[in-house]
Amino acid sequence: MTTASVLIVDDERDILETARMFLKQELSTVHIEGDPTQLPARMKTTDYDVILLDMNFTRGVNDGEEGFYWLSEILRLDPQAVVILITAYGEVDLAVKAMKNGATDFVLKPWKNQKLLGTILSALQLRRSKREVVRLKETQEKLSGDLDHHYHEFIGTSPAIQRVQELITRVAATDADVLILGENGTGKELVARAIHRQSARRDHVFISVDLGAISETLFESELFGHAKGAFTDARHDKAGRFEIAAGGTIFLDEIGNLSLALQAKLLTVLQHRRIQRVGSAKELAVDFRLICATNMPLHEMVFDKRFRQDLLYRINTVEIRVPSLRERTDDIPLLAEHFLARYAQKYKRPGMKFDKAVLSRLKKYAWPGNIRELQHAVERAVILTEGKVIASEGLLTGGVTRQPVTAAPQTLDEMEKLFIQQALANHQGNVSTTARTLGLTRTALYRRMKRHGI
Ligand SMILES: Nc1ncnc2c1ncn2[C@@H]1O[C@H](COP(=O)(O)OP(=O)(O)OP(=O)(O)O)[C@@H](O)[C@H]1O
Repeated sequence: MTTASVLIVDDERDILETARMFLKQELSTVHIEGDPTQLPARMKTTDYDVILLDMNFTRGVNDGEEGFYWLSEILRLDPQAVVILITAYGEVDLAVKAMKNGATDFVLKPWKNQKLLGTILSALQLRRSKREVVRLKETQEKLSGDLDHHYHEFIGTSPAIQRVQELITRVAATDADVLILGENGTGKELVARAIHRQSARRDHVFISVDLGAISETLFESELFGHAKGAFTDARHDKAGRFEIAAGGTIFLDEIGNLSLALQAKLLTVLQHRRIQRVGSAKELAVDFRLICATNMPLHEMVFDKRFRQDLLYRINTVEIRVPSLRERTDDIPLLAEHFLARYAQKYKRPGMKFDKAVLSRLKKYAWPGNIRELQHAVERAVILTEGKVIASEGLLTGGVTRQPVTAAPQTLDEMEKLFIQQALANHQGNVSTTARTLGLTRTALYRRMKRHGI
């Protein structure tokens, strides 16, 4: 017995009864209806998986117009409805036209029971797939909404950040490729997401790819996808990030970290806007908006031949430089208060505030890790401060350059912390470069920094 609800609408009583008798043995719910005007009321009370609909109801009329009318009504009430038309011999032209108008299939009267059941079961599959698509779409919207949530608030009133906001608005109205430059933690991803959110592609996906975290061997398969059997682990066909981003925006973060070999591969895709899954001969045209970001000096790298000039020109139709926090110290108090409100709520510490002296001290500090560093500092202070007032000491401790570690480390753990701090300081707080020098991925380094409270 298959769990499914089916409705048959026909004016011939005996046909309805025979069909019901047979289908009841196979399907959990079978309703019959002789009067099509009851359709809306029936659809209100029951969620039908499949509706079988006769084309003609008025005696002597067989132009199918009634069938077309009720087909459009059903689809208006439920755009995902799956409708099978019942047609008489000689009405195949009508049936074809009906399928063009949204019907899923048709059966000829008189039918063989097994044939009827077969048609209903395959229509049922279609209904399930349609439902699954809707469900997945909703899940995806919910997940990307959650992800995007943290990147919604764009705090800052300084002239430097206002210029960035103006550029975002202007560039979002176009489909131009954008290159975002700026130090670590300045808000490059925030800018990329804001462009997407304000663009015509806002209802499609935003796919963020950290190129620094993808190994050389997995690069092509991750970005372009692979066909089943393309390599040992390729057990299924898999779409790459470019394909998933179709219709939306793809954000390639840390583009300055790509090797020259991978730069060449990326360039080919960007030039033709076509991809080929690894192990497949087919080329696929993909429509995406490209936003790249890096904290590396790409123009200098072109000069040193570490970055391809043609790739730079391909990606930097518009360049946006996000200022460091040092260049917009006026925004520091605003940002600090913003993060304080967020974390006081998250950690259920209402009424927390900064000591009077704190904000001006924060403005004097260099913030090599920019907004992310400020954000972590405030989060740590909210967690660690005992009373309600956060003093400078509570905020400006455990930072990268601020705290010269004088005492010799006693344990391996302390040694690791010191080592990471020094490596970070040597690279002006640049996490990607530091990770590379230490032989770690960015994620692994972030994990260690978190563990050590750096
Ligand atoms: N203007 C802003 N207002 C509020 N929050 C911000 C702002 N800019 C950045 N942030 C926050 O700072 C954090 C770091 O931002 P983001 O990840 O966009 O930086 P990034 O430049 O892409 O960093 P990385 O170079 O490490 O990839 C995020 O949590 C982001 O929400």
